[in-house]
Amino acid sequence: MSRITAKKMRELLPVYFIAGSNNCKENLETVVEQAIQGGITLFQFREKGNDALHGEQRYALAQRVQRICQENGVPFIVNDDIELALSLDADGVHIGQEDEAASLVRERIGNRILGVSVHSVEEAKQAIRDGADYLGIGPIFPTNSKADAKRVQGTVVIEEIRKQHIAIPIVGIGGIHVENANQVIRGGADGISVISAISEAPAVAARVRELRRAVSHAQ
Ligand SMILES: C=C1C=NC(C(F)(F)F)=NC1=N
Ligand SMILES: [Mg+2]
Repeated sequence: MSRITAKKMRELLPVYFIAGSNNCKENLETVVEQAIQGGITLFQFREKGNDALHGEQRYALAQRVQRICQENGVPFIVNDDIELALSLDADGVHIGQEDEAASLVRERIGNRILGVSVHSVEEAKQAIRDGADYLGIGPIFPTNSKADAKRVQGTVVIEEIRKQHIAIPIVGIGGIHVENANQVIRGGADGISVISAISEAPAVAARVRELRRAVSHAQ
């Protein structure tokens, strides 16, 4: 299988749901099923933080959620944990600047999808050289979902990357919800990634449909 094209990657980014068991009041499988009904375009399994699962329980949960994604044609991305991604034959991985070097991860995962978090134009250029298929840029707005989030940056970095005619698929992250999603797309992102806007919604599928509409109206 060859590397995903930028066009296909861009089509996966409009509403990118990221979650682990500790982001959900009820069980993660139910929330993912409902989010898929609402039309998420990509899912990232991000099981981290003080009450995250480990070992066999972690593997079993990831496997169950991966199956739900596979049954519905939604690619399954694993955050940080390359071993877990490879053992599940996940569709891809997402890594941050503090994780293993992107160039090494690219070697280990072959042609699977590689997403990299970046916070500057320089980091973006390096991630592209290392073989990233998409960039996660933020936090765009203040966020409660990531304890060690970097300084809130709005869309300035995304805008600067586009000003330099860098066309790599980009997803914004950090405090994004229905009301501010349009700013992220107008700033030059191809999609939004969200945790609590979906995982804490009273009606998950309806909220995803609202997010899909907000993104498509801004494009
Ligand atoms: C810290 C993160 C930043 N960006 C992304 C994504 F949205 F996937 F690009 N995922 C993360 N886990
Ligand atoms: Mg990380």
